[in-house]
Amino acid sequence: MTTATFSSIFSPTGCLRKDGVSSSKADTWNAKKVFVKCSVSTKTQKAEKEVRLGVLGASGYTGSEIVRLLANHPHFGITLMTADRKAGQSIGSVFPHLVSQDLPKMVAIKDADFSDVDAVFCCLPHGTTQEIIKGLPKSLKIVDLSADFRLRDISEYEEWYGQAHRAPELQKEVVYGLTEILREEIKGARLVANPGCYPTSVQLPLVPLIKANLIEPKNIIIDSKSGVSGAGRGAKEANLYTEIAEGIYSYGVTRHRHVPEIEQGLSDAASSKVTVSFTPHLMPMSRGMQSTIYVELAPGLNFKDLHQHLKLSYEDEEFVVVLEEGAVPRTHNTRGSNYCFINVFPDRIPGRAIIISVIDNLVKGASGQALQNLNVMMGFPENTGLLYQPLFP
Ligand SMILES: NC(=O)C1=CN([C@@H]2O[C@H](COP(=O)(O)OP(=O)(O)OC[C@H]3O[C@@H](n4cnc5c(N)ncnc54)[C@H](OP(=O)(O)O)[C@@H]3O)[C@@H](O)[C@H]2O)C=CC1
Ligand SMILES: CC(=O)N[C@@H](CCC(=O)OP(=O)(O)O)C(=O)O
Repeated sequence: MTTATFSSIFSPTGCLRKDGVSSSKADTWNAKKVFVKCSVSTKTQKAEKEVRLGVLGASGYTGSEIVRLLANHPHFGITLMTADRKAGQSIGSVFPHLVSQDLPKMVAIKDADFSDVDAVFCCLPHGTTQEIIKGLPKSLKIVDLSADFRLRDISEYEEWYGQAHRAPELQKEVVYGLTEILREEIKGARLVANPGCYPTSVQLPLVPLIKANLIEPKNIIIDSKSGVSGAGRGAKEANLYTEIAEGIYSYGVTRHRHVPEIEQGLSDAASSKVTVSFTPHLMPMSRGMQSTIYVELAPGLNFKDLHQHLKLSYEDEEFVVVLEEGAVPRTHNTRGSNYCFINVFPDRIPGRAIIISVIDNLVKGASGQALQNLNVMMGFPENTGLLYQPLFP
């Protein structure tokens, strides 16, 4: 067992703090003053960690990303992992990059024992997750990464996902997990629906602007691009190297299932129905996401008003970074991290602005935000285990 000792204030591990719970960038600054020496094992020892976690769907891309991120979490240890086709295998055999993680073998969900688990990350395909979560012990805190609980209106779920909602009672207690916007609600939640990657990249810039009436909530045009890991690890013809490399393609044109999720969040912000034009594209990159958003300014405003408002809105946030004027957000600059980089540009057409938002779809768009939410639900500093800097080049 290799053990690393950190005493530096720059420790990425979120070492134990003396001063209780907090949640934003301000907390990081405070935390710097109070970091104490701590030991972090490079192999997970559940006995050392206070919170025992289950990762359902650990053999998928978001599940394995949770495992990667948790390696540096001082309070969360994994006691249960599930897989479907890969049940019975170790994480290192399915994901050789995680071979140093000393974790239990993955089991089928039907064989899972939750008696040693306090909280669960549910990283399963949508459509399967409502039934599974319905069957879990009520004592568990749950962050669901699928789309199964994101839409409050169950008839809307049926319309966009093509099947009736299977856990309408549970839906009533769900909190939508866009951490920076709904932190207070997430604190008291038992079941959090983690946002989709596209909706995260879109709502983070737009919600504060709509709430402050700085943009017209109509005529919003969203052009989004995703890395291929957004489609999961399952083999699909459309995701073969030969289909993806050296080209891009639009999909879900006019009717992608993230439209109602985006519109739900923006309508909440506007307190009236907002509709958007949204087209996602698949890019020849393994991870990363960019949303380029075209908006109409409220009368008399220019792009600097939007920039300044976003700066102020997120100045205390750890993970949402509004860049200096003119700097272009790039997917390369958030890769492997929980950051969302945003900037606003003037359009040539008077009265319009262009917003660019980038995230790593697997981190802020999925597993990183899920961990951020569980930190909040469990009362730990929100950035715990999440201060990985972006991987560049
Ligand atoms: N990829 C992304 O960027 C994002 C994904 N999401 C959502 O997160 C969820 C997981 O996505 P992702 O990790 O990419 O998907 P993957 O396809 O990579 O992984 C799916 C996981 O679920 C397991 N699984 C599949 N079918 C079943 C079943 N019927 N019963 C039990 N387990 C099953 C798989 O097991 P096995 O491999 O053994 O078959 C695997 O562990 C999805 O709902 C997705 O939409 C959300 C945001 C972003
Ligand atoms: C590239 C790609 O296929 N992306 C997925 C979205 C991934 C994600 O955030 O979605 P959910 O959690 O809502 O499934 C898609 O377009 O369906």
